[in-house]
Amino acid sequence: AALNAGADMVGFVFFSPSPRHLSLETARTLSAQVGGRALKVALSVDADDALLDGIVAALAPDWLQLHGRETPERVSAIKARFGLPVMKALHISTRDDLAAIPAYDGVADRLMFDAKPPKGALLPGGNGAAFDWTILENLSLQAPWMLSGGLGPDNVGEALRITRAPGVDVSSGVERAPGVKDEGLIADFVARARAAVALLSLGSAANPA
Ligand SMILES: O=C(O)c1ccccc1N[C@@H]1O[C@H](COP(=O)(O)O)[C@@H](O)[C@H]1O
Repeated sequence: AALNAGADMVGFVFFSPSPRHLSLETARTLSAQVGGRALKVALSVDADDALLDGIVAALAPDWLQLHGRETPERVSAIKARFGLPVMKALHISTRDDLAAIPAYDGVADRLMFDAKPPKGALLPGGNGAAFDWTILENLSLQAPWMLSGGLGPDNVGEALRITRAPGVDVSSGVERAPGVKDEGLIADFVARARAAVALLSLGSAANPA
């Protein structure tokens, strides 16, 4: 569905507590369907080298998305080991959280800003939680970046208008139940993101994960 909708990137979740978690066999099968129509992104959370080895072998990802507490040193080590570009997710709730950015800017190939997980959440992302996008107004970074967290067809245009993010990522906002993607919502999300990009004369992209 994401490929048919024209997503630039498709995400594959490797985090066992998630309803979106994929086995390596399923990832291998899905990977073959992508056939170069989009970039494949492997999402992991504080994964060790052995798990990343398995993911890279099964999926042959174009990007690694690190959505845990990986330090800048760990990001560098993963980049060196796999020779793949790394996208590092950082959690934002208040302006104070922007202080974490400089240590990763120029280390990660791309940054992703996601909402802080709600209290008691089992997952560090994929919670459908948004944050105050005005925190990112006038952001100037070395690395390209993406916005995520609580996005969906109804608010992606507004999120792009406020943040002028070079890319957006969505997961639960295009689901009819946790882990169950909805083809119509995916198509709607990509169409609305692209319409906003065109209207605002922005450069890039939507990424249903
Ligand atoms: O989607 C998951 O299950 C997940 C698990 C662990 C870490 C991150 C996860 N998802 C990513 O979180 C953000 C925001 O998701 P949402 O749109 O608010 O549901 C996004 O990058 C997902 O790919």
